[in-house]
This record gives sequence, C-alpha cells and structure tokens, in this order.
Amino acid sequence: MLPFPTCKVVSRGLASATSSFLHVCRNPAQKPALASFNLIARRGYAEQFSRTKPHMNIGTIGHVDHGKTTLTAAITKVLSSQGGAKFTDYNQIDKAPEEKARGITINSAHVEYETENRHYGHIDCPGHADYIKNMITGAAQMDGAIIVVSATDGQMPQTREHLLLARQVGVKRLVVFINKVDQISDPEMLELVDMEMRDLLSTYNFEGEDTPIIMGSALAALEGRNDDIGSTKILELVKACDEWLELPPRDLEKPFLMPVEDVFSISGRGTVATGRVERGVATKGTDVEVIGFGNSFKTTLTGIEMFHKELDRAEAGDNMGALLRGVKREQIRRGQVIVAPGSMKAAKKFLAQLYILTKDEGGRYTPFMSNYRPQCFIRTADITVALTFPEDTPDAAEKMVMPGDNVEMVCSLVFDVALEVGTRFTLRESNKTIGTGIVTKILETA
Ligand SMILES: Nc1nc2c(ncn2[C@@H]2O[C@H](COP(=O)(O)OP(=O)(O)OP(=O)(O)O)[C@@H](O)[C@H]2O)c(=O)[nH]1
Ligand SMILES: [Mg+2]
Repeated sequence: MLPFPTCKVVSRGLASATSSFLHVCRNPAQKPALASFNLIARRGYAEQFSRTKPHMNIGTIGHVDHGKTTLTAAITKVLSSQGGAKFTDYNQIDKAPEEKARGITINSAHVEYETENRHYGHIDCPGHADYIKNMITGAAQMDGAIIVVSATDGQMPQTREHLLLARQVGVKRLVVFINKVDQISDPEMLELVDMEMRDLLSTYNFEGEDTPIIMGSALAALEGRNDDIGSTKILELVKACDEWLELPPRDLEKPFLMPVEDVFSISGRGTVATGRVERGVATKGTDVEVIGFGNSFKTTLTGIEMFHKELDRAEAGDNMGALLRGVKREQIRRGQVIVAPGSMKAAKKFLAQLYILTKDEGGRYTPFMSNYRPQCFIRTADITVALTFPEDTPDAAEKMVMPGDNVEMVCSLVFDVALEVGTRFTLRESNKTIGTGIVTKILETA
C-alpha cells in the first residue's frame, strides 16, 4: 500500500443534475469524451496537507534509469524533514499500482509534498511506455515537469522524446535535474551536459537560456549523505520549481465552454441544450456562440437551469440546461459546443499525437495504414476521421502503425468541430477504443 491514496479516475456522472426543463436521467457511461482525465490528480490527495496553498501537478520525466524514481523518493525524504512531505521510499514508488484509464493501463505512482508556497501532486511512471500514454491521455495531467538527465550519459533518446511530448501536450516550463553527479569528477563534463540541455530545450521551444538547471545526486539525498550534492540540491530543485514553474489558470478563469449532450424543445420556452460545463462561467443574458457541424452561430443565453432551479450563473463542473434565444431544435445537436464568443473555432483538419492501444489493452490486433478511418470522439461529438501521415513522411504509402505505437498523424474529420491545441480525443472502431490522441496543431479551420 502506498502511504497516500493514489489518484483514481474520477467519473463525472451526468445523471445527478438534470435541468427542470426536462426530467431525464443521463447515463454517464454514454459519454465517451476524455474530459474526465483532466480531473484526475487534482483530487484524491491525502488530507494532511494544507489545502489553502495553490496546487500544482508536476512529475519526473526523462530517459530510462536516469534516476526519476530515486529523485521522487529523495524529494519526499528531504521535504519530510521539514514537515512538507511524508517520506515515500523508492520501493513504494516503483511498486506503482495499475490504473486503468479508459482501457489503457498506466502504471504510475503519485506522491505529494508541499513547500512554503505550494502544494504539489507529483507523478512518477515506472516505464517509458507509461510516460507516453500518460502524456497523451493526460491520465495525470502535468502542469510542469522535472526532466531528469544522468550526468554520466547526457541526453538520450527518451530525454528528447519526453521533451517533445511535454511540449505537445502543453507543458509550458520545465526544470532540469542533472543527476548522478557523484559519478563525475570532471567539471567540464557537467558543463557540457548543461549546454546540451539548454540547446535541446530551445530546440523544443522551451526557454533554454533561462530554465533552471540543478546538478546533484538523487541517490546521495535519498541515502542522507554528501549534503552538498544531496539534500542541498533537492532544496534548490524544489525552490526552482516554486519560482520557475507557473501555476496553470484555473478552469474557472478560462473562457466558457459547454459541450452539448442533448437538446430539448420545451413548449412555451424554446430550445434547451444540456451538458456539463467544461470550463469558465456563464451568466444569464450573455452572448454565446454555438460551434461545430458546419453550423456555427451566435445567440443569447436567456436561461440557466440546474437541479430543477433557475439560476443566474453556471460554472465549470456544473450540469446545466441552457435556454437559447431564437434557436430552433434542429439548429443545434449533440457534439456542438456552446462557448464564450470568439474563444474557439471549429476545425476539420488537424495534426495530433496518437497512442494506439495494444491488443492487451483492448485495442486492435493488427496494424493500420494511411487513410485508416475510425470514429473520433471529441467531447460529445462522434465523427468519422481519416488518419494520414504528415506530408514529409518518407514511404508514407507503405508505412504501418502498430498497436502500441505513439505516432503523429494528420486527422481529417468529415464534419468540423470545436478544437484547439491541447484538445484530447479517443479513437474507436466497432465500439472499442483503439487509440487516444491530443491535438498538436490546427491545419484547417471550418
Ligand atoms: N550513482 C548514482 N546512482 C543513482 C543516482 N540516482 C539514481 N541512481 C541509480 O540509478 C538507477 C536508476 O534509478 P531509477 O531512479 O530507478 O531511475 P528511473 O529513471 O526511475 O528508471 P526507470 O523508471 O526505469 O526509467 C538505480 O540503480 C539508482 O540507484 C545518483 O545520484 N547517483
Ligand atoms: Mg522509475
């Protein structure tokens, strides 16, 4: 057992709060969108830490064996001496429980700790494949990350792959920990690793020049020796996280977005769209925009209902019924979104980073080739998508995608839907999930 409750996939039931416009009960299992992943890791941590400090999700990433788990354990050890963490030993972290996130098994361990200013949730995955899946599915979202590089090896293929993915999934800033300095006697060697890392960060559009790089030994810190490269460096690292990693905007601060689950026509009142507010706040009487399916238009939110009551305001997390002025039932459908005007566009074609499930994860048994057409579930939308390789891919016609692959592909939708960089979705075929993805670039708006 881990000393902390591990993160659970929090199901977001839709049944609890239907509008009084209607008296229906929705089945949460009907909702195939990936939104629920975003909730994980923001909840479920132990109670012993202060909830008043701002919370941030981070994690260790980097090449195999470079010391991610040792560093995670070392952080909890060093901070535990200040009362900011409960020490979680290496073996407890590496014995990560299996978590099933939408059919994808991700082994990951979660620890938590706090500094003077912040409360951190921290994820460490035992294997490379788990990092990939975690980043693409967002099973435990990272707002920032610590990239661990062994001083003995310098940057390696997975250092680069994790950096690229961190960039793709919207991690804005990282802190670098150059580990295993106890094994290096030549200071020039360390300088070289430092320089290479700054270059690499810049290559992937991170702020290479200004990113804090801390050099130390996670093992020394964990074993409580050589404080100058051990505990002192861990404290420096944590301080760098506090100062350099930026808190993400809270859902409430983002522009309003509600995916349409269902549409009803209420006699004497008009058309009501129901759904769960994904982000932002809506107030009665404000202008909104309905987007997607070749039919985007502006209207006014003339009524908000929740829990059988009329309200003036709905916010992220609420299940609401939205009464829309002058809109006919046929004008709006499941899969569209209602958003703050101008905050989002509909798109038909985009680039995405995909993870294709293995057959053991319930995915395909066989590879697929360019122009494969599964169903794409984006929030409440369910649309056929054609997957092709980016133009500059060599031998694209013969290229195959194997179950278990992590691949970047061009996605062309049959209809346009509201999309932005960072939107997550699942790919399904004959009622089973075969992949999951995240939008990395919009190629064609509607
Ligand atoms: N000498 C030395 N060894 C270290 C240090 N940090 C970690 N190690 C060793 O490096 C090996 C790998 O460490 P882990 O923490 O398991 O590495 P990891 O990055 O979590 O590995 P994966 O999860 O398998 O990718 C272990 O044998 C650690 O004891 C260090 O500062 N100095
Ligand atoms: Mg590990």
